[in-house]
Amino acid sequence: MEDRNNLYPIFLKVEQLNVLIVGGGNVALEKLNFLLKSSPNAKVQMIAPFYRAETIALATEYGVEMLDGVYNDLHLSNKHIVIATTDNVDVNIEVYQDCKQRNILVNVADNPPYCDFYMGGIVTKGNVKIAISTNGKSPTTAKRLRQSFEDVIPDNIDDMVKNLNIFRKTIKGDFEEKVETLNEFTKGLISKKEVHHD
Ligand SMILES: C[C@@]1(CC(=O)O)c2cc3[nH]c(cc4nc(cc5[nH]c(cc(n2)[C@H]1CCC(=O)O)[C@@](C)(CC(=O)O)[C@@H]5CCC(=O)O)C(CC(=O)O)=C4CCC(=O)O)c(CCC(=O)O)c3CC(=O)O
Ligand SMILES: NC(=O)C1=CN([C@@H]2O[C@H](COP(=O)(O)OP(=O)(O)OC[C@H]3O[C@@H](n4cnc5c(N)ncnc54)[C@H](O)[C@@H]3O)[C@@H](O)[C@H]2O)C=CC1
Repeated sequence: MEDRNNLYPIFLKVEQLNVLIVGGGNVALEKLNFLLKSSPNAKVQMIAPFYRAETIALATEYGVEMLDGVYNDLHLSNKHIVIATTDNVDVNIEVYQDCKQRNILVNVADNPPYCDFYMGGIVTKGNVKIAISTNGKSPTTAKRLRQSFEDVIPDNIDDMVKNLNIFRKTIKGDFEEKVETLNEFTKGLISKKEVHHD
């Protein structure tokens, strides 16, 4: 059978979840950077014996707590999501196993089999957000797609969201009638060449 991405994307309210990043080097910086770019309000803690200068600068700017020391399972207390980025494979796998034991979602950044979830390429335009994954096959493709969507999605897409949000509150009728009205009202937005029924 042909390859197919069966991952299920969800949009997490990371301001009400506790995220731990184990490690403070290049990979930690990359993951923190994209997390904060999408979700500046994310609640993040880090644990590492050594932090790179750029990591310290970014973490400080966003109020990310940087604990000093080596990882142990006490650091998992109260955590919902953990990202392991150390340069020590055994430590990363230990983090993975500790998380599995506690049903905490875990991502070992450079080791796909040890990931419950992947970080994606992310485009944000106002209230609109698009997340991109290549099923872990090519992060560079995810990055390039992210860049091209950032270019082609108009900045004023959020105007449509806001206007339709106001409009949907004014529509009378039951749920089915509302769906019908909104679909009728917006059908000109999609290409005339293709006929969609939804
Ligand atoms: C599986 C996954 C797990 C995870 O980390 O969550 C993973 C794993 C690995 N990344 C590797 C390398 C690179 N990663 C990037 C960039 C990004 N990587 C991201 C996600 C993911 N990376 C998850 C899958 C996502 C999906 O499903 O598509 C992005 C989208 C989001 C983010 O990082 O937050 C972010 C772009 C953000 C943006 O720009 O928008 C670049 C490109 C660059 O930096 O220019 C390179 C170098 C080039 C290359 O290899 O492609 C390696 C090889 C390491 C080695 O060779 O040693 C592995 C390990 C492996 O594949 O075995
Ligand atoms: N640099 C890169 O862009 C990429 C690196 N990798 C791999 O990812 C791993 C990490 O790479 P980098 O981030 O560049 O390394 P790095 O040397 O910049 O950072 C490693 C971090 O892990 C921390 N650490 C080590 N042992 C720890 C422990 N017991 N508990 C908590 N923190 C601990 C260190 O203090 C440091 O902050 C390496 O194995 C590397 O081969 C994979 C893909 C890309």
